[in-house]
Amino acid sequence: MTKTRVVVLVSGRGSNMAALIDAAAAEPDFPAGIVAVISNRPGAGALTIAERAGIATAIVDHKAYGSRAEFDAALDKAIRSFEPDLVCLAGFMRILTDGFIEGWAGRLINIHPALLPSFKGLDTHARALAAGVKLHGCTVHIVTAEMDSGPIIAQAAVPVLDGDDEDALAARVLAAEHLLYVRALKLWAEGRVRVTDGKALVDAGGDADATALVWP
Ligand SMILES: Nc1nc2c(c(=O)[nH]1)N[C@@H](CN(C=O)c1ccc(C(=O)N[C@@H](CCC(=O)O)C(=O)O)cc1)CN2
Ligand SMILES: NCC(=O)N[C@@H]1O[C@H](COP(=O)([O-])[O-])[C@@H](O)[C@H]1O
Repeated sequence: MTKTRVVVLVSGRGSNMAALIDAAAAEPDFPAGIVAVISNRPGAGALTIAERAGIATAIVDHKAYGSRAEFDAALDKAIRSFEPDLVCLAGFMRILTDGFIEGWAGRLINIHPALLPSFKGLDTHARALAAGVKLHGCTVHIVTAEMDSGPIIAQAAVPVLDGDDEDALAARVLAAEHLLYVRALKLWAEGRVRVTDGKALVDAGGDADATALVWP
């Protein structure tokens, strides 16, 4: 079986990246392999995790470039050097240019810590608490030029509990993210995700909770 070659883009601690690395390493039949991790921040903890797992790493420091377009061009070149089939954003905190995204149309996915289309952008947990929602969660979606608006592959709902602060809610959502991203990557790598008319059609293959994982 030819595995889907995946490059993961990171900016920080890398727990979602680690979940993907661990799943690919733990399951011999997992349909994807992480071939490289690239960070826009030199000190990202994710780089240490990837190196310890024996995975190639690279740094493309956004501060070293005069414009977003120049950074994106350097990032694109670094990604293509690893010849991936798919690029996974995992806590990657840079807005990507339209030109970059056009070059990876349908092959660039992201995990967002909210139930899109609610709470696009940053600080999602604080905003969810401020809004008084009782259900929060996370989404894996295809990345498009419009921020956090691409076709949704999978979502996990997470309850907001009485007394939750931002850290407690973020931790509960993060645990669901780790499960959801592995499921979504498996669905994509197995060819079960098809984008039509701006929507992702997902064949869950009888695994009813594959795309609608509700956190107990
Ligand atoms: N064109 C797109 N680029 C990115 C998308 C997307 O959907 N379309 N998803 C984001 C991920 N993301 C939320 O999920 C996100 C990341 C970063 C930002 C942001 O405002 N970044 C700032 C810098 C922040 C920092 O360095 O700490 C910026 O780029 O100026 C918003 C949303 C990834 N990119
Ligand atoms: N808008 C993008 C965004 O906020 N992404 C979020 O950053 C965190 C990274 O954690 P990690 O580095 O431990 O995976 C994750 O919660 C991810 O959903």
